[in-house]
Amino acid sequence: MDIFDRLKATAAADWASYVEHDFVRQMGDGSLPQAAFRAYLVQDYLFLIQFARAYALAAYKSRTLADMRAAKAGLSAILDLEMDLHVRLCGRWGLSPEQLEAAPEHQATVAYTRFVLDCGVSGDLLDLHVALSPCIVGYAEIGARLAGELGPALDDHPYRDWIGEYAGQAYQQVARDARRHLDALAARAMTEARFSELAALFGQASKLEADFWQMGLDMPRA
Ligand SMILES: Cc1ncc(C[n+]2csc(CCO)c2C)c(N)n1
Repeated sequence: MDIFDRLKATAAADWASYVEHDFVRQMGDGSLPQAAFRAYLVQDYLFLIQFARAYALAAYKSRTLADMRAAKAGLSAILDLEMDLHVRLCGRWGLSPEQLEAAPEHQATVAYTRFVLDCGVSGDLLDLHVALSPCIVGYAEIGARLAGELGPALDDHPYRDWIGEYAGQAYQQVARDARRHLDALAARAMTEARFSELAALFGQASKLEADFWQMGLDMPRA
């Protein structure tokens, strides 16, 4: 059992509220309203910008070159890869770069991203990576589960690009690497006395992910 599995088991209810959220279920069965998906995509663009800052903060909080390189890889993945992918996906959903730039951040986006940043500012690198981990590993778990449930039906599915991206080998590897790095950090920096604090951070981040999905469901009706 790695540290990620321990955190997940300790915050099981919060984790389930995130990875089994209605938004995810509706995305899987194709019943998710397109307006909800679009609202989510816009906020996810704003989310990724803040996430890039969190990786920059991880570089600042690093004491070893290996940790700094891991932070740099996370930042590069967003700036050189993830953002382009996201803007292209948004384009296929009729959202222009100008629309993305002009959108105001929703409270749920502010709450989640600033929570993660504060974990890093007020804590150490382990706190920051624990707060980041639900989002990196959770999307890999959700993508793989939905792709597995759909099988060949994925080819003809309204949300195939999103599911295919997170179920794909490249993202699954990103999540495995993040997990391994977290485990190495914990082996170096964690005491058992600290575990319950970290599990609380992990649970809070998972709840904020669930709120992010809920925002997607609620926004088009707001
Ligand atoms: C709300 C929300 N949570 C998690 C992710 C997944 N994710 C977080 S950072 C990143 C780039 C990986 O290097 C990816 C794919 C997301 N996009 N939006």
